[in-house]
Amino acid sequence: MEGIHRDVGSTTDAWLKKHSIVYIAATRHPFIHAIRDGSIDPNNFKRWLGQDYLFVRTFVPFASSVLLKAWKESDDSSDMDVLLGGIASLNDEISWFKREASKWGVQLSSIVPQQVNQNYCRFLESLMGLEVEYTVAITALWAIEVVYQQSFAHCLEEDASTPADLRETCQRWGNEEFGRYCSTLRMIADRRLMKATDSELKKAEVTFLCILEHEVEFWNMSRG
Ligand SMILES: Cc1ncc(CO)c(N)n1
Repeated sequence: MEGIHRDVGSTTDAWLKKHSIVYIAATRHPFIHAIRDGSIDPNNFKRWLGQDYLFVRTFVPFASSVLLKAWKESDDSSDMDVLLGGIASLNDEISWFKREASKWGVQLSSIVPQQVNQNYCRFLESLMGLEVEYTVAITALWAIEVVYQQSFAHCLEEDASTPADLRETCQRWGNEEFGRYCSTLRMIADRRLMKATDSELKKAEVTFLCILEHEVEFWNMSRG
């Protein structure tokens, strides 16, 4: 009975339903299943590690560009604090990649970005442009983070058989604090999307879909 009086869901809610096939492809990829069931080839994990390090080096300026847009365009000054917190964690993340790489014998200085990674980084670069609205950029940031959060949290569920040496990686993105950060980004995105023009809304949805597709390609690349 209560159902008929329920509020209509948020924009991101509607998109996740509408694009559930590609969302599941991005968050339940065979690469993630292989981590979760312990069947992953260490060479594939090492390939992902090296490529993701390079990706994060482009993701830092992207996240900074979203912070800049928040400062200029946001109607809520607390957005900037949320984004600054995210950027601060990226500092730890870069250090973690360096430690993890040396643990696995991956030489970060000699990693060559693969085509798929280059395409994704070029897309991120296009989102850094001043003409890209804050609403579109924050939606993209949420999408990028939530894919990793959902993917790696899946590897930490009770029935998962994630190998001990991969648990720390899964914890990085699968932990509860990161989950809360993603929920906050989603709330900011939804708040902005609610006030967005039709044109902005369309751009944000297309961007959301592009991110999901790039994420699927990134996992495909990592699997070799
Ligand atoms: C490819 C990719 N997507 C998302 C994240 C999350 O930060 C990441 N590190 N790498």
